[in-house]
Amino acid sequence: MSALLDVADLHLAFGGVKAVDGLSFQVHEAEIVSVIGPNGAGKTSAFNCITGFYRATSGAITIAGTDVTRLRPSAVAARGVSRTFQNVRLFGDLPVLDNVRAGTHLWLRQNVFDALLHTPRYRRTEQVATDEAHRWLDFVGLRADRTGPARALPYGEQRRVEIARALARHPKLLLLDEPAAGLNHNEKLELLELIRRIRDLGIAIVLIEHDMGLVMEVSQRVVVLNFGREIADGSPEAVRRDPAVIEAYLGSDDEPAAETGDHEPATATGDGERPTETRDGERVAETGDGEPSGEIDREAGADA
Ligand SMILES: Nc1ncnc2c1ncn2[C@@H]1O[C@H](COP(=O)(O)OP(=O)(O)OP(=O)(O)O)[C@@H](O)[C@H]1O
Repeated sequence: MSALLDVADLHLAFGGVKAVDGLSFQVHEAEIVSVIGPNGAGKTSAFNCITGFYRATSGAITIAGTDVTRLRPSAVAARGVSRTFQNVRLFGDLPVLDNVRAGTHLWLRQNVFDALLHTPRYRRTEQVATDEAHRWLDFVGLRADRTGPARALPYGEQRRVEIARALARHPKLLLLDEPAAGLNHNEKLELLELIRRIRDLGIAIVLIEHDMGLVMEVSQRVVVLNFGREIADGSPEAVRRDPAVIEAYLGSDDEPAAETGDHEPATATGDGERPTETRDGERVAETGDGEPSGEIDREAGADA
């Protein structure tokens, strides 16, 4: 089966920093693949190259056989790639519903004259956009009010809205950048189930995630990065036992992870963690010590 996403020998440098250093991996239709690695390993940089936010230094990115390496984000999106961000990016002052309606504009063609004259065609497409937005908000299980401003929603609900907006674009491939960051235990379990339901729609998912419980439970394959390089690509079980992966997370005797600055070990499931500011000003979950546990603690139950 030919790949939906083909990343081939991707390189991205910021001056002397090799953020992505020869990354190659493939994702097939309706597959769930996680990209993991210590902080600063190059995961978000790779996402930014795939979605056209960054221009790769070299290498090729193909979506369903089309080379998108040099395309702008809007052109990549038009080829069926949707994403969410590490720090939720909604239009905070706009109503929740309008945030998701915005996702439909990629495929719902509207003519400026129809909009100005409020023609029947314009009213029809507006209704389609509204119906679609409700459909995806139902799908992600949004419980909160849809008419109020997005910024008024609790953090976990904002994350759902962002996923609903990405789905409203009708993607073939959905990239989720740390979707569990800042979620409590129950929200993480709901996210796990949501990711599977999205896959069941035939959509392929690539997930950047520090929560190893979630990664190990939901992924069919796991790609591991360290210092921009791919050090493993395999089943969750194989990756968890891979000595190179264990070393990347825990550090060797010579170079303990605790002493490697940016490259902190990723955390196992930490309930109730909420985003904090990082060096980039991005909101990410706080990381704690500990090797990938590979289990979501279903017994822990209670929200923090
Ligand atoms: N815009 C930028 N300008 C300069 N350096 C950058 C930029 N974006 C990322 N980097 C550097 O590239 C490397 C990879 O960063 P990236 O954010 O892709 O890692 P990551 O694996 O997503 O990390 P995290 O898990 O902390 O989000 C880091 O050394 C980072 O400091």
